[in-house]
Amino acid sequence: MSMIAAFYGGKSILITGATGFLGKVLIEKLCRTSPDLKVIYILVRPKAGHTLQQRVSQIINSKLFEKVREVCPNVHEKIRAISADLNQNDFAISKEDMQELLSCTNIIFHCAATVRFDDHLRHAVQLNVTATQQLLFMASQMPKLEAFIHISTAFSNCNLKHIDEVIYPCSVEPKKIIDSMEWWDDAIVDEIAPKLMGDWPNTYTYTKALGEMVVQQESGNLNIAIIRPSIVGATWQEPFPGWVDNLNGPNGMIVAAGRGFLRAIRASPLAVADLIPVDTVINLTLAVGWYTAVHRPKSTLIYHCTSGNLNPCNWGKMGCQVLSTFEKIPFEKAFRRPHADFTANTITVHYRNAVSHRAPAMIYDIYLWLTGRKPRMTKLMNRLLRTISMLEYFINRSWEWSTYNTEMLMSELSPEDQRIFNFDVRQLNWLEYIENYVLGVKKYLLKEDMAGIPEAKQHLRRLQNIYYLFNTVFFLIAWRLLIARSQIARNVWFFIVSFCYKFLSYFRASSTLKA
Ligand SMILES: CCCCCCCCCCCCCCCCCCCCCCCC(=O)SCCNC(=O)CCNC(=O)[C@H](O)C(C)(C)COP(=O)(O)OP(=O)(O)OC[C@H]1O[C@@H](n2cnc3c(N)ncnc32)[C@H](O)[C@@H]1OP(=O)(O)O
Ligand SMILES: NC(=O)C1=CN([C@@H]2O[C@H](COP(=O)(O)OP(=O)(O)OC[C@H]3O[C@@H](n4cnc5c(N)ncnc54)[C@H](OP(=O)(O)O)[C@@H]3O)[C@@H](O)[C@H]2O)C=CC1
Repeated sequence: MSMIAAFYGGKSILITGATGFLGKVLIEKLCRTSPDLKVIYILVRPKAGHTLQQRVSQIINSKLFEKVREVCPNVHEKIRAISADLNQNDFAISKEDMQELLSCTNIIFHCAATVRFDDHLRHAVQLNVTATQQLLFMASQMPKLEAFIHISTAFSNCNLKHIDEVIYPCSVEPKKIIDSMEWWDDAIVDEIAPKLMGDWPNTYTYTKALGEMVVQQESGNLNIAIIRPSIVGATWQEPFPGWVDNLNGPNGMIVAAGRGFLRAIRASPLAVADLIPVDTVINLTLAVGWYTAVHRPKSTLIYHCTSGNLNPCNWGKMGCQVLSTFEKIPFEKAFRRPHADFTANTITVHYRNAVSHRAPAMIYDIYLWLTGRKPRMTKLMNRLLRTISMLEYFINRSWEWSTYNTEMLMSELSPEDQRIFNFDVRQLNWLEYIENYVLGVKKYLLKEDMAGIPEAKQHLRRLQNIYYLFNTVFFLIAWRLLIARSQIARNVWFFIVSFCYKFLSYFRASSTLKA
């Protein structure tokens, strides 16, 4: 019997960020492995015209929950959505709901965050710092609480090169920043943000670092642990390989490369691509929840959920595997045949952006305009280039994360738990994982049917022919213009033509002799 699965049986679990990428996989695994858990409270806000209940039903009825619906047919009853907005005071939770949460909750998994790199500092502080502080305050009033698990990011200290499983202080106290946000207007925040952030590359990583400090400072008597995943990718094994449902991180790049928009990206092929599958993160999270509640470590333990030091893979190897998977399983509606490479220096990057990204987009927009349609490719390309510029920081550097606590926890698990809650990334075969990842992007994110592959291949062959035709016409025009203007070009042209003529005459003469 799994000790971890048994531990969650009969428990009331509170999850924030349950509608997000990690949150969904967390609920899925919990319901599948501990169907006898009491209740999962999820803090959800109504969004995009969908009520709370519609949002929950959408999740439960999705492909991801297929197995759960078999193992736990009453999954609808297990999940209790509570209307909450983490940007509001007391999360705008009703008095009755608050009372129930305070009196019943046994475990908290705090996953909610803004993961946008370019969020306004005020908003990022509100969600990633102030909301964490408020949740800790709530937790301190929960008599039955056994563990509080905070999901941070391995990049919360990306200003360092070697990162241990400890909390590194930021220069300004988070409490001071929270207070200042009350009376600073947006203009002041904009002016002061770069100074506060120092060598953090964006508001996301900076506020996640502040969030960790808050956790440390407000931990009181709570049993707390922090998990720091690196770049979270599609599922590796569970509930099935390749599941992914958003465009964050590598996902958007895989889409852009597969559809032929992305031709070049500034990246160090030898830099470590510290990807970690989402199911690995969730297995570790559940194991940490159990360990923190049962073993009650004396201090707040931090767990790095990274792959780099145990099973490293670099961006070069990953990129090659992504591209070779497109050969077998191409995406539909490609703009160009997928082909991309990594560039290193700034001049090449500007050149490639102009020639390989902006120029084809402009040509296509002219074609759309001439055929009476609305040009859209330049806008899309600008958006892609902006996204790439935000990701570049993470694909041109390598970090070393120590994983003592994570390895210690692995050794504490029974063989059964090591199997059911596997977070040993050493067993991961990268080539197989990346292939499934690309396939998952096609099936679950782009919702493309596998039956469409022959048609997609046919489309790519057409694009290849258009490419050859375009290049030939372009070359001939350029050459004609050059000949008209340059004596050297004319001499070269004369030389080539006379050489071909002589070659043909020789060929004809020798075949006549043979005959
Ligand atoms: C040798 C051979 C080499 C071959 C090379 C082959 C290349 C093949 C690819 C290989 C993969 C390499 C990829 C490297 C990627 C590395 C990622 C590193 C990330 C480190 C993350 C740290 C981990 C974390 O802790 S946090 C989680 C990550 N968070 C994010 O990723 C958030 C990033 N996103 C943002 O900050 C914003 O969305 C932003 C700024 C990018 C865009 O903001 P904007 O306001 O412009 O747009 P949105 O309102 O968000 O969206 C508008 C629109 O665009 C769509 N969209 C959003 N993001 C993407 C995207 N990434 N790609 C494509 N499209 C995107 C979005 O859906 C909206 O569409 P609508 O139709 O308008 O709704
Ligand atoms: N994805 C990754 O690569 C990595 C993620 N992480 C961390 O993992 C955690 C989860 O990330 P991920 O699942 O990818 O993020 P998502 O963006 O997919 O999910 C964010 C979640 O937070 C919720 N949320 C945001 N704002 C509010 C609000 N005001 N009130 C209530 N809920 C809100 C969202 O709800 P809604 O659906 O309503 O928007 C959503 O459920 C985060 O803490 C992140 O920092 C760490 C490393 C890497």
